[in-house]
Amino acid sequence: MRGNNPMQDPVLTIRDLRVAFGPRKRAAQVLHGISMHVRPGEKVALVGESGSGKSVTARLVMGLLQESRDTHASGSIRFDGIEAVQGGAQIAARRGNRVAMIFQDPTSALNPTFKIRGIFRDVIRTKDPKITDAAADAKAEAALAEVQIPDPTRALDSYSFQLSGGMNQRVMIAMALINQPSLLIADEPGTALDVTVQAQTLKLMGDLAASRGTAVMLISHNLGVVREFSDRVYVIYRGNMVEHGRNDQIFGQPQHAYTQALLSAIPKISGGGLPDLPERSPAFEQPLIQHPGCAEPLEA
Ligand SMILES: Nc1ncnc2c1ncn2[C@@H]1O[C@H](COP(=O)(O)OP(=O)(O)OP(=O)(O)O)[C@@H](O)[C@H]1O
Repeated sequence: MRGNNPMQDPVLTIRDLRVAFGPRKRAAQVLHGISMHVRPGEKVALVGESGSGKSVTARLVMGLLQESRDTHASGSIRFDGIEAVQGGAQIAARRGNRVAMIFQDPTSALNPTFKIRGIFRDVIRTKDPKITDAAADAKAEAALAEVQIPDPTRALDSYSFQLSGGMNQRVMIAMALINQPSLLIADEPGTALDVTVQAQTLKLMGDLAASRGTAVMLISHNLGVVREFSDRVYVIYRGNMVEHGRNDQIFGQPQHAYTQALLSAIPKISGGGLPDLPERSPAFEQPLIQHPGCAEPLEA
């Protein structure tokens, strides 16, 4: 299922999100009023270079930063009809399993002191507290088979450090999707893996999410990855959303100087960084560009 129906209410709507970190008077502004939305079943990418504010956006959606006294957030994050810009853990609890997140380094995201079986049981019980061990294990095995783990029973009896990075990434995908979330946030998934394995796992994640109608918000600094994956793309630069549009628009007719610079860097597989960018370029400070064919307004 491709979630391109502009008539559907978004599952996630972010409006004018601002965040600063640090003691009040000396807080550093990291997000300067960003807006975006994700519709049911849609694959949306948030792309920008390191430090542009992608992970902060994702962590605010998950309610992971709001608890800190040094986080000052304003604007609106509506997920499944619940306002989440304030509230942190409380909000995360109310939302339960409807949003899941997978992280860049799967091996460190899985607790090394528990076998995969135990982690799966805990995750499944957040949605179904009364499920028996046997039923939870059967569910976990089926989920691991779906992500093409060759011997699911053996994987369940392993610790994360006994599995390869690629296997752990697939375990994470299976876990993230097992409770049927309406949104999966994937923060640079597989960046720690080699390029081929990363491409395969992303395709698997996209196909499984699509088959369940789960929307995906993919966070990446790599437009090459994003091109293969997403229906729509948001480009973030230093905490400002500078351009957004459908995949074909962003890759066919990028309007903003920063998007053009990111695109020109695609063939560079390693080495990092953009080519010869000025420290601050007037062209990069232009306001948001919204492609005409990309129907939905960013602001209320
Ligand atoms: N909890 C925090 N407290 C203070 N500053 C933070 C916090 N989290 C992130 N930042 C800062 O906010 C900025 C944006 O960070 P963020 O992790 O969102 O970048 P990113 O675009 O995801 O980059 P990367 O691709 O490297 O993960 C950075 O300057 C970072 O140092």
